[in-house]
Amino acid sequence: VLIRRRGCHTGVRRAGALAPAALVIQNIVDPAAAQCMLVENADHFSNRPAPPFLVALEKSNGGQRGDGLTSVPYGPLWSALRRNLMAEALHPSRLGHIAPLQREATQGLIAALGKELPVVSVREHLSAAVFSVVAHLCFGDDIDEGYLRAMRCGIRDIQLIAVVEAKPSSGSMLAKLTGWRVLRQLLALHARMGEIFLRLVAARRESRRPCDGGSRRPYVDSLIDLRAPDGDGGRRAVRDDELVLLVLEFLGAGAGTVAACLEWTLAHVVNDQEVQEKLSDEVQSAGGTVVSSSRSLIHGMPYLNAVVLESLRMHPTVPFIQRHVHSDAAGFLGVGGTTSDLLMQVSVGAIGRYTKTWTDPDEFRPERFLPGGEAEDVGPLPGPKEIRMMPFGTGHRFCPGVGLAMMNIKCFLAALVHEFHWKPPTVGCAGVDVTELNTFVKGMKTPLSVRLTRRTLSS
Ligand code: HEM
Repeated sequence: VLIRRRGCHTGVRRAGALAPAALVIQNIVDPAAAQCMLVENADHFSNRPAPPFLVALEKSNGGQRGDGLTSVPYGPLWSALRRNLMAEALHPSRLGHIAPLQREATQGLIAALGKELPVVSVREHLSAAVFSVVAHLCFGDDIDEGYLRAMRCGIRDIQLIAVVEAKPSSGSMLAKLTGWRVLRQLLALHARMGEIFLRLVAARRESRRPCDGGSRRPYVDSLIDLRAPDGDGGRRAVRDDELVLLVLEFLGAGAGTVAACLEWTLAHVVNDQEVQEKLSDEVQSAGGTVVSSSRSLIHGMPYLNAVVLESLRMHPTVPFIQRHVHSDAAGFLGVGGTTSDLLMQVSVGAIGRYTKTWTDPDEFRPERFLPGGEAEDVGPLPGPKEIRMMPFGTGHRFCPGVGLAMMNIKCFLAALVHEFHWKPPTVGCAGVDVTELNTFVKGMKTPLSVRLTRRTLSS
């Protein structure tokens, strides 16, 4: 298929209709094709398809559409919501002050792992620690432990069910019935989460302090104050249904992706003891206190950075990027017929392992990101001219959480490798299984189980 007006070859294939009047083009695996669409034609490729769950929510809301940042169409409301997120909760100057949150979460994580030595299943522990940081960024310092657990489990359940919901239906009666049940479960969970979020927001409204922990400003405070465009040239407050969706995606996108990336990275660190020792040496020479200074995480630890980038290249935890292209734009671009909307899906995973741009792409080799390596100039986001990897997407809708995500991954990873020696769970076992499973995020099929010993005792 050619995008004729722009002369770009997309290298995509048609996969048949997902829904009436929608032409599905899936699995774009060529980085040049992704660049052509998402960057060079970004204005046309900046909407995502609305998940069926949101459509059902709209119906149950009497036809009033509510959106989070991920689903809102590209336009003034998206712009206002995104600017608010990036200028407030995720602004680099504010992220510079999250060290106390990270330190507390890291200490809690190390203590929790320490209680289960020597063989530990790490997934739940990672998830709880990362969630705690993101939830405090969202709601401020005072969150009841019970609420934290309820939100984390509720969001995990929503993500598990959303995967079932997103699967194409065969159209049979049984499939329709299952789909309906899944949707009802999702709506019930969403309502339960909404209740908790709004209770916490109400508490915030009542006892607002200028900032928590110094210069942090909870995300919900910025949402309470935000005046978004109302579509008639005026401004309005963010409605409760929107607030719930925005909080849900902040917590969902901010925690699950990071915890999954940490699990992947630790798995490779277990399988490659040489990488682990280099990493541990770097952390050690930074004084082992990386958490207390986010600056050293960003600038002073090239090997840590390389390990995280290599992990994201191989296992981008958001495996696909989808775009819904309106039929008018499709006609303009010369893709498909003028009467069909398009659903395009870029395979982020395949781009990170594209054989024409990566040497031995299936090998975990952080050195490629170091000076002199084939990817020494590659970072978490693609530059404007070429895509080598895109774990955080690209174009107008690239991930606004990239800074926070990188910081959290590095902070936890450094602390964990500094504290423990990581080995496969059974003596003599060659390594852990790194088979992928595409769920809501791309996770490990076999949850990571490891044998841990404390470095201070073992060395
Ligand atoms: C390893 C961690 C993460 C990965 C791999 C990741 C990846 C992505 C990807 C691939 C997209 C879609 C980009 C596109 O369509 O071009 C995205 C969007 C988004 N992410 Fe992340 N993300 C991560 C962490 C975070 C964090 C920490 C937050 C915030 C707390 C966040 C919030 C969002 C939001 C709100 C969007 C939608 C942006 C928009 O539509 O304008 N993500 N992320």
